[in-house]
Amino acid sequence: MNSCLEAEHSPIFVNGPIIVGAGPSGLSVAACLSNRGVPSVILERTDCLASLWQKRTYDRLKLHLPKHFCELPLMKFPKNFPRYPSKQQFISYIESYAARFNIEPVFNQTVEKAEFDVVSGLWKVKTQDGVYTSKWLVVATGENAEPVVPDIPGLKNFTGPIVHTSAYKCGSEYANRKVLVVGCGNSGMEVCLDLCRYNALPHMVVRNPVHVLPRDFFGLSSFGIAMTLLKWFPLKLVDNLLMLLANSYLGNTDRLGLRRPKTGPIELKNVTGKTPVLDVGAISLIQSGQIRVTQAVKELTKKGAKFVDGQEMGFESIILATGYKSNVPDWLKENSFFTKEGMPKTPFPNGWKGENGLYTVGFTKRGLLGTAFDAVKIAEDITDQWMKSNGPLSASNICSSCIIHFPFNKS
Ligand SMILES: Cc1cc2nc3c(=O)[nH]c(=O)nc-3n(C[C@H](O)[C@H](O)[C@H](O)COP(=O)(O)OP(=O)(O)OC[C@H]3O[C@@H](n4cnc5c(N)ncnc54)[C@H](O)[C@@H]3O)c2cc1C
Ligand SMILES: NC(=O)C1=CN([C@@H]2O[C@H](COP(=O)(O)OP(=O)(O)OC[C@H]3O[C@@H](n4cnc5c(N)ncnc54)[C@H](OP(=O)(O)O)[C@@H]3O)[C@@H](O)[C@H]2O)C=CC1
Ligand SMILES: O=C(O)C(=O)Cc1c[nH]c2ccccc12
Repeated sequence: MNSCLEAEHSPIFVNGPIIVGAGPSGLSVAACLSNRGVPSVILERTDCLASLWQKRTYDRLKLHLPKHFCELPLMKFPKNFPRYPSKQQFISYIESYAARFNIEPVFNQTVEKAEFDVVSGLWKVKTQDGVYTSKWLVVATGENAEPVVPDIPGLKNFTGPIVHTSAYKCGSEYANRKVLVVGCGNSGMEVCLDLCRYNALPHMVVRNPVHVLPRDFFGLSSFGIAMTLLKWFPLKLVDNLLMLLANSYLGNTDRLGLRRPKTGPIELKNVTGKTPVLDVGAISLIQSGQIRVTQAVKELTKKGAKFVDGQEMGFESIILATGYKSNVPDWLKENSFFTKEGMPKTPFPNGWKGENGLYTVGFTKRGLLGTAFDAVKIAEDITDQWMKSNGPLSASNICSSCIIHFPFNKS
């Protein structure tokens, strides 16, 4: 981490990119740059690395793709980690990763505004404590920066607790309670599964078609099978095969109220970003009636919900498993590269680079695999430019102690 401090409370010039966000994406870019001798500064709104994983996920979470698909660039997972590392194992990997590449983000810095100044040719990045400037800005705030809280009619009338999955840790406080879980993506399914482990009575709202694949087929991951088949066969064929395997393994999920979309699971993921559910046990609990599937909610009432099929049911708690959104439009003053939803307009694999030194990492809708792809490209690109302005010897000449000093680092 290197920067030249001009004066306290005047802008801090960063001799390398400013990276916003210390999640897996921001850390990957910093690591790839550090590996090439290029300094960077990460600004992170929370007080920890990978805050999504540390603060906003439930206890029983595991990676749902095999670990080799979730590796960050330049460092493998430890050999003794299981195929699907737990959340704690993933966090410890992230901490070792940052330590290995000497990455020390500036914590408790929420980026409130970032804009390109045409006159100086620099990005001005404002946090609550001051302004940082650099030729390069790397947006690494993630696709899951903020919870989506839908405007369900009557939401305010419901008198029981309502939490988003980002605030759900475990089902211990829900024992014997009737819980409405709104949403049936991976979060909704896994929270229902967790609720059952704590003897709660989850009812899961399914309003649209959804793909469910078993996470594993006879010891092989569905994702791994799909990736291997895609090397030889066209996408549609692979998708059809996956659905055939899924139906033979899980039975007909239509009968459980889980209709399949017409587009296949991998094509749908590629085109819309909608992740198929990778089942780790919820389907069998739906089959046994421990998780009930409901239709879409028409409106919430004081003590429960009315559904579009006319049914009405009482609930003691509601859990919103309604997904996440990007927060880029809230702070990045730029209107050509990002959509109004805060995603790059250019689709994968070309969405990592914008104009005037703007980069984005981790907005590919392809999980950590996408992050690794972006990070390598961004680091190569910035290194080429940085070398031109700093000279080929600069990388080996950097003396970190003479450049680092942040007046607003509260960590
Ligand atoms: C529950 C869950 C499970 C998942 N499991 C998998 C999986 O198994 N495999 C997989 O490949 N992907 C998975 N994903 C996808 C997930 O997006 C990646 O795992 C990964 O966390 C993305 O990293 P990121 O750095 O892009 O974003 P994040 O991890 O969200 O990190 C972004 C960072 O930016 C910070 N930030 C945001 N706004 C600001 C701001 N204005 N100023 C300063 N800092 C800011 C945040 O605090 C955060 O620390 C999962 C996602 C969720 C929600
Ligand atoms: N490693 C792991 O095991 C896990 C990974 N993840 C990942 O995290 C990311 C986010 O997943 P998740 O949190 O499940 O979010 P998703 O965006 O995948 O799913 C959101 C769900 O909420 C539903 N929904 C949204 N708004 C409403 C509404 N107004 N009324 C009813 N339903 C609504 C959606 O239904 P509709 O389709 O009808 O819009 C959908 O079923 C994904 O990439 C996922 O793969 C999540 C959990 C575990
Ligand atoms: O967990 C996620 O959000 C991911 O995006 C991981 C992922 C990338 N490509 C996929 C295809 C099918 C299922 C999960 C993923």
